[in-house]
Amino acid sequence: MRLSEQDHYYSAGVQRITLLRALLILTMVFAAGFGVLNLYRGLLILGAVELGVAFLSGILMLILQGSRYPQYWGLFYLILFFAMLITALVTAGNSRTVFVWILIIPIIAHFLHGRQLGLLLSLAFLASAWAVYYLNFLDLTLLGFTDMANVVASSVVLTGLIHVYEYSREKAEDRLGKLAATDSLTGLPNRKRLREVLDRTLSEAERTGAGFCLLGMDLDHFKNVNDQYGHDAGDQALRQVSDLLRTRLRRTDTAARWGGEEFFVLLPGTSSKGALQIAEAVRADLAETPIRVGGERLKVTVSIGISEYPADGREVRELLVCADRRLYEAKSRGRDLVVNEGGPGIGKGVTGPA
Ligand SMILES: Nc1nc2c(ncn2[C@@H]2O[C@H](COP(=O)(O)OP(=O)(O)OP(=O)(O)O)[C@@H](O)[C@H]2O)c(=O)[nH]1
Repeated sequence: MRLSEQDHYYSAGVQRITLLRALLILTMVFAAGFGVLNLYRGLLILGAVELGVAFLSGILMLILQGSRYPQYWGLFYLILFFAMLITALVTAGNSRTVFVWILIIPIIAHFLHGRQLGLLLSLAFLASAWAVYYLNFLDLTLLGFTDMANVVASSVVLTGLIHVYEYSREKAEDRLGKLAATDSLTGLPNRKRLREVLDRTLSEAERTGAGFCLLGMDLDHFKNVNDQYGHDAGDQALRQVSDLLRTRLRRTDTAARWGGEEFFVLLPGTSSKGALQIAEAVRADLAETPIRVGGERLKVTVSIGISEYPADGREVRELLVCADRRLYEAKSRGRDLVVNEGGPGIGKGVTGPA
């Protein structure tokens, strides 16, 4: 799963909001300080702009609390900060060293907006700042050109470094996200990930009216495998069952390890009849394919319970409980079975070895 730019904003959201808050506090303090100083120096427009930015930063702090669109406020802050720096740069009689503040822009842009938008914003702001610097300060001497080259080169190097840093940070975040959603033994999605996929599938089903099914699966007498052949053999069997699920199912299906020797499979857009066929195929496949552990060939079977949205429930919990209940019905009816309808008429939804 590749995270989108929007996902990145929200996955790093708390960190970014904290950073934005810190920036707003620093801006309030320094802009107010420079504002007073510049009013005192007689630079009335610049002083007023700085005091205005300090004031707006305070307002932004309040707006940010509970805002659903922190990324837009981050962008607004960046524009405000940049406008203040450009005003300082074009103010006659001000020092050209104001440009050092412009160098903070790529850092803030990348931290607040991620790699792609951060780079775009950085280049747009820097290009405008270079133009302002060129028009205001360039004198046609070798020293003047060296100054200009320093301004451009330092901002390009800084932008490049922060961009590479943000790229590797996003990669690491992706990797961590995948690890946190994956069962380490089998490589299948874990319980946490399945719940997320189920929530999303349920929301889509409510919107589109498409049904889906859930298979609850538990390996039979798995304790015996561990007891007779050892825990490593048990692990190997779990991996092979996972491989079988991966090869058997469609790309749009999600097979997840729920824990221990229990798995759940989500079959989107599948009717109860279709789910019964898939479950029966998985059951038969496993029963007919001995699992190789060392030199041994073990026969492992599975019991499966099926629940269907919306017939068996409209909530994730109801569907999980229903599939689990039917799975234990399959266990109590002798194992190596699929059950898709419980209650008094159990017989009609049960499939198993011929
Ligand atoms: N090797 C291995 N064994 C596991 C793992 N997780 C759970 N188990 C074992 O799975 C077994 C589950 O045993 P039980 O819950 O008694 O169920 P069972 O023997 O499969 O019997 P039924 O479910 O009634 O058919 C226990 O021996 C657990 O130690 C794992 O990650 N690796």
